[in-house]
Amino acid sequence: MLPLLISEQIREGDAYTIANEPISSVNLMERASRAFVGWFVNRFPDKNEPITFYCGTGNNGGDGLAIARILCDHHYNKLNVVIARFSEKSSDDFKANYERLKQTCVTIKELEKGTQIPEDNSRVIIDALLGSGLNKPLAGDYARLVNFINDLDKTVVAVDVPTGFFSDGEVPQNAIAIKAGLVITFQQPKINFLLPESAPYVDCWEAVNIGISEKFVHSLNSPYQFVEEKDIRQILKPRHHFSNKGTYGHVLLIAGQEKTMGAALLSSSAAAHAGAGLTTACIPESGLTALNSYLPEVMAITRRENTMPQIEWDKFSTIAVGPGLGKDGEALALLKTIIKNYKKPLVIDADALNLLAENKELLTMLPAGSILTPHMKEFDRLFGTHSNWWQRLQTSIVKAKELNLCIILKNDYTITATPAGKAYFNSTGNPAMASGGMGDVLTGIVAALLAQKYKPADACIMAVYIHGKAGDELALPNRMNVVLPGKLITQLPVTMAKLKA
Ligand SMILES: NC(=O)C1=CN([C@@H]2O[C@H](COP(=O)(O)OP(=O)(O)OC[C@H]3O[C@@H](n4cnc5c(N)ncnc54)[C@H](OP(=O)(O)O)[C@@H]3O)[C@@H](O)[C@H]2O)[C@@H](O)CC1
Ligand SMILES: Nc1ncnc2c1ncn2[C@@H]1O[C@H](COP(=O)(O)OP(=O)(O)O)[C@@H](O)[C@H]1O
Ligand SMILES: [K+]
Repeated sequence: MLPLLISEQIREGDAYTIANEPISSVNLMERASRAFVGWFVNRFPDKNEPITFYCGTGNNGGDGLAIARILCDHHYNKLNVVIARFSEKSSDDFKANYERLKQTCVTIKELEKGTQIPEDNSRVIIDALLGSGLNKPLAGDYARLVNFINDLDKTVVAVDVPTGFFSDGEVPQNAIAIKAGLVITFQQPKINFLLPESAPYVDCWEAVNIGISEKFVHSLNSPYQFVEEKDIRQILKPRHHFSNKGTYGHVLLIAGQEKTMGAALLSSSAAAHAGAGLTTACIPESGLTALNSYLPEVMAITRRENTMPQIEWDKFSTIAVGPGLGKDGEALALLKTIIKNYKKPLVIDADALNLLAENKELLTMLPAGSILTPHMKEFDRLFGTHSNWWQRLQTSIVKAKELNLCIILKNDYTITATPAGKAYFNSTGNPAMASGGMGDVLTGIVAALLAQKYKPADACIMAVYIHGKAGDELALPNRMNVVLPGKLITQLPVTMAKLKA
């Protein structure tokens, strides 16, 4: 896991590395700038392309000056640097890099407070005005310059953070900040890059390692973690010789109504494809033919109007409830019966979440370690409206702890909040997956992994990763616009095998 730090901790990490590696602060800046250039030259190989650097006078500006010098060493020959002298102060490492840059043939212009911004005919802009030192919204000269740069409508590459964009905490609505096509960020993605408020400012980002002390970073025990492929490879268990269907658990999916049988079919199919030894679907009687023809592997318990289905609770390793279930009185009675009779962790999705939202007392009665899988709207119905995602992130951590549940808050970079007070950001998935029924598939995968005896938090983190990875394997190489849930399901065994290879 890659721990994600807030800007104050990032500063501490820089300071610790400088003191204990040890490395001088100007050399750490040099290392960061070289890491930036390593990425930049691959993306922008044309050395004749005019590039303008806008540099502040703090350390982010110091990076900009160092990057300009290093690119000059690489024979980029149309480099212009504009220094925004909006503050009386300048950092020592800025000053050192300013002196070094003056020794090169890079053109340097100074932009004083209140003066006219010079015309810019470059093709690419490097934003090195402000970075993680941002401590208030932009105003005055900074706001004017940032608006000017955004209006140029050029390709902007931001150093570390787009100027004016807060790395963590609540992002003010309509904040004035650089709209970057690419952010090359140091050491870790900033937490707000992973939340939807970043969309106007961060088109894509790349994190480059600058050698901040891993020991120190881990010692901070950050609640925010970024899940990487190596983490999943470590948790995923192989299927052993001499194992049988009993080894991999029995999932029961309680889902579907006559007109939403698809949700039941998709979640059951996903459970079977994600490796549950046995899968049973509890569906309305009218859906039996559909189930038998679409999924001969899956067994059925049928539901009749005004009759509670007979369920042998002990038979099932896990139960998932909700996809397409509806919210009528019968669905509520069924949910209450499940909560009363089943003592192992439940997976609760879709309509079952909405029923919980309308009957909040049930939330506190769920078996410990149960898993909720809300999208944003379901989340707000459960826990109250939120005006931004930073708040939603905090609530997910608080509620997961308080209720002793895992909460999968679905999104791009889906967040899993756990009772241990952690929030895990997923790193797979893509917009081709924004298609009805995709959440039902996730529910089936989570249930299958719980049935295979993964701990609830691990089952969530893995399911979300595998779900997104299967979507990536289908959509990305073929540049597919949409991946249908049924297609994604058949990719699951392939994805899981690759992760085990
Ligand atoms: N530390 C290291 O070793 C390394 C650091 N690195 C680089 O340093 C960057 C962080 O640098 P930084 O701390 O100097 O802050 P930076 O973002 O340049 O801002 C400068 C000053 O601007 C001010 N300011 C803030 N908000 C403002 C506003 N709205 N309007 C106007 N002014 C505002 C504020 O000053 P204050 O207001 O507190 O006096 C702030 O201190 C980081 O992103 C990375 O690029 C890398 O090289 C790796 C090694
Ligand atoms: N842009 C995206 N990037 C990554 N994952 C996405 C994206 N859009 C949707 N998904 C994933 O697809 C699923 C959609 O779930 P949900 O909204 O519950 O769908 P449904 O109710 O139709 O089944 C979630 O797991 C979500 O993370
Ligand atoms: K910047």
